[in-house]
Amino acid sequence: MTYDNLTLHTDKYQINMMYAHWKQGTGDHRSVFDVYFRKLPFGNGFAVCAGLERVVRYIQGLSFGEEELVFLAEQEEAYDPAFLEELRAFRFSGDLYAMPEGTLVFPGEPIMRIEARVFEAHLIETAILNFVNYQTLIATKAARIRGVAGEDSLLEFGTRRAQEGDAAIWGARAAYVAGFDATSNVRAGMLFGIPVKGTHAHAWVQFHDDEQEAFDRYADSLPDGVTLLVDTYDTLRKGIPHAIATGLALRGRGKAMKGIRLDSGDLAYLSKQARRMLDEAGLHDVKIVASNDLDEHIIFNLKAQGAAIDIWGVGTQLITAADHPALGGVYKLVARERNGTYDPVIKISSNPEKVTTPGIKDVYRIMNASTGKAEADYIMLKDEGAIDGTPLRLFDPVHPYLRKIVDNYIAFPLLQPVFHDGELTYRLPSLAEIRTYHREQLEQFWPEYLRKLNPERYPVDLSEEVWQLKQSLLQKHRA
Ligand SMILES: Nc1ncnc2c1ncn2[C@@H]1O[C@H](COP(=O)(O)OP(=O)(O)OP(=O)(O)O)[C@@H](O)[C@H]1O
Ligand SMILES: O=P(O)(O)OC[C@H]1O[C@H](OP(=O)(O)OP(=O)(O)O)[C@H](O)[C@@H]1O
Ligand SMILES: O=C(O)c1cccnc1
Repeated sequence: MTYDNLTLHTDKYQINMMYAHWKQGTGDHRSVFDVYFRKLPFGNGFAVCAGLERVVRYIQGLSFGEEELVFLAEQEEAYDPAFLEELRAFRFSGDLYAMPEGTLVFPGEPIMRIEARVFEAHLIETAILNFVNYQTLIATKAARIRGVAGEDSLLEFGTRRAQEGDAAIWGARAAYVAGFDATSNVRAGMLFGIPVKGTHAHAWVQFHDDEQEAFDRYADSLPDGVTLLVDTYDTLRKGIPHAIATGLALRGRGKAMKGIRLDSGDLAYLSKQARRMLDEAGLHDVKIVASNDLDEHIIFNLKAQGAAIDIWGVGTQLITAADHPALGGVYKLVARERNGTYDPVIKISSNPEKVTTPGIKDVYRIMNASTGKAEADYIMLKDEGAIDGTPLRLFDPVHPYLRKIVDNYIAFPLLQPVFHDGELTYRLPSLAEIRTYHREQLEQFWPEYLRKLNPERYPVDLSEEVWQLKQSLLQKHRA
């Protein structure tokens, strides 16, 4: 069995729709799908777009091999063998537009747009949502943690508690995109070039009869700069004094202990005591690492309590997005080809936020030219052409009475061409570039949108044309 072919990483209904299109002779009709989410996770004011690199590699790797075709042939649908032969020749030949990873994104705006034969566009929905929803969710959680940690170091420790292996790896990457400094996962380090860091487990201390001996042996074995875990027996009376003894002995030999790690108890109290004890011993450079079910709320509280913590190890709460475990991103048909032209289509719902926005659309970030800050995101039809600098009338599609005119602005297109006719035309940026871009993105927003608690809602507005199109399709379907 091969585990690395992701072509069947899709829901069966996609294959069945592909089959029905094949039977009906409609598979070649082009279709346009938008990827977007409706609700921000964690009560945050923004999300951090992530997942594009994974999507690109997935699309490039699409191929129905013998194993996939034999498996499909065994299904209860009894697919026509000629359909399976069509799948054997499958490759993605469409266009993909996407927001770069690290972009701040908001509800209701397309973060990807797929223009492809409907036959192809169906296959890739499930995997794209799977990758983008998870990675965007974890990057957003990581951004919240970075937002409270200030300049402190953040280590991603989540692998053992992640929802299986891929989540650990891609979650580590998403956390790094949004400002974590390192991961404990060695494979994530190898695959993506993320710095890898580690201390040691309680088992190292438990394995020895004596904590002091455990610390000394660990420090002897590893090169300069160990971090010792001090809470196995009694943090203040044993762990820290033993670590100090190891640190002083190392210093006598020209080496240095880099840190101690606290993993239980009152982290504010213990860190302050630890700092005092280390300083009294002259070990001013030794850093204090804390872990134990940390998240942005606890880190924020610990900092408010004056905790003397320099480095935060964050696992479970980050990698599982424990307080908001799924992002509800969707993949919706917005236009379909008929007789060589595109018809916009809509999906109606009694909930106005769930009515889709029809048509082939671009998204612009409208930046105030004098402040350099983002004013709103503006969604317009591709057919409207580029924004020309004339005053823009912005209004909220769900609350249309919220209107304003902007004139002195610069408009940045957010959706970048990634695939054209199935060929990759986009240079995937390095992780370092993505991190820098993400930091620059944060600087473009007023703090009101970035705060962790009850942030202001950032406007995502529709052009007059998009709005009119939506209204006309609503009316058509009501009639
Ligand atoms: N001063 C503090 N203020 C707020 N939260 C804290 C403080 N110190 C620790 N915490 C958090 O409180 C929780 C304590 O959990 P718990 O009681 O299970 O741990 P513990 O007492 O350290 O015991 P264990 O040995 O089982 O880890 C953790 O999430 C920890 O990060
Ligand atoms: O608390 P998290 O944010 O999830 O961070 C990861 C946790 O994983 C380890 O504990 P574990 O009990 O698994 O191993 P240990 O024996 O090394 O403490 C580590 O000590 C952290 O407490
Ligand atoms: O290196 C560490 O201290 C570490 C790694 C994984 C999980 N918990 C802690």
